[in-house]
Amino acid sequence: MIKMKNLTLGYKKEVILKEIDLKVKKGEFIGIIGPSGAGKSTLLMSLTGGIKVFDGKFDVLDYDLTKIKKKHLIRLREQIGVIFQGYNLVDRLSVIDNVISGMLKDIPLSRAILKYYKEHEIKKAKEYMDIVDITKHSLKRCDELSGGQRQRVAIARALAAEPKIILADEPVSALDPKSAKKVMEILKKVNKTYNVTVIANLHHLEYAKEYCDRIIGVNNGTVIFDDNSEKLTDKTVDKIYAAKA
Ligand SMILES: Nc1ncnc2c1ncn2[C@@H]1O[C@H](COP(=O)(O)OP(=O)(O)OP(=O)(O)O)[C@@H](O)[C@H]1O
Repeated sequence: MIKMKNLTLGYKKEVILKEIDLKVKKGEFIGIIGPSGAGKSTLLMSLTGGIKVFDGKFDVLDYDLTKIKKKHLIRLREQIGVIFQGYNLVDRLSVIDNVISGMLKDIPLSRAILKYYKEHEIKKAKEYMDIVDITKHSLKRCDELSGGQRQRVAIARALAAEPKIILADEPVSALDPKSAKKVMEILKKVNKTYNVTVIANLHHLEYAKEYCDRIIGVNNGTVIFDDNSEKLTDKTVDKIYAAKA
């Protein structure tokens, strides 16, 4: 569902990622690791078509990102859920309203404004709130929740759009270890339950090793490790986190 061949990417004239070869299959759970500035976010966000392609082949969900048109870019982005470190929820709205807002492409604006939701929409929202274990707070405003709870709402909202891919850009960096583990566990549960591909940038190597099936190690704009988590040795970790030469 994702194919990069000899792909070189960047911003304006600056090359950030060089000659990347990657293939991702449906249902994988991948952690991207590497030092600050290595290009992890650029790699992750390139999948939504926002990063300039200088060279190579780049297909995501059957769209060719080297020459994608605007209307196809909108369709592609509808199929990709994105979760950020800062949650990006509407704080003054309740948990359930935030989750249902993930379905907005299927709900007319007039109904959304009146918060007039149909039974099947509420049922779906309940299913997603259950999987992230936030149902008991469904009527609370999001600004009354802890960071970990908010991140779980953000996952439920992403799920509500029924994405094929979920991208998580440092989803647990702002959380204490207990909340971070719970969020990682939920991402894994979501990945397994819906067979949705999850790709997460992770600052904490331990979380990548514990929860992800596959790890991609990036250093200075190149992929220097790409394999099952258990194949990651201490020596490779040193190489991944080595400072720029
Ligand atoms: N919008 C942008 N325009 C120009 N350069 C950018 C932009 N965003 C990132 N960069 C540059 O791209 C390089 C890689 O940044 P990126 O954010 O992808 O790294 P990262 O590995 O995710 O780092 P961190 O772990 O600190 O978030 C950096 O040199 C950064 O300055």
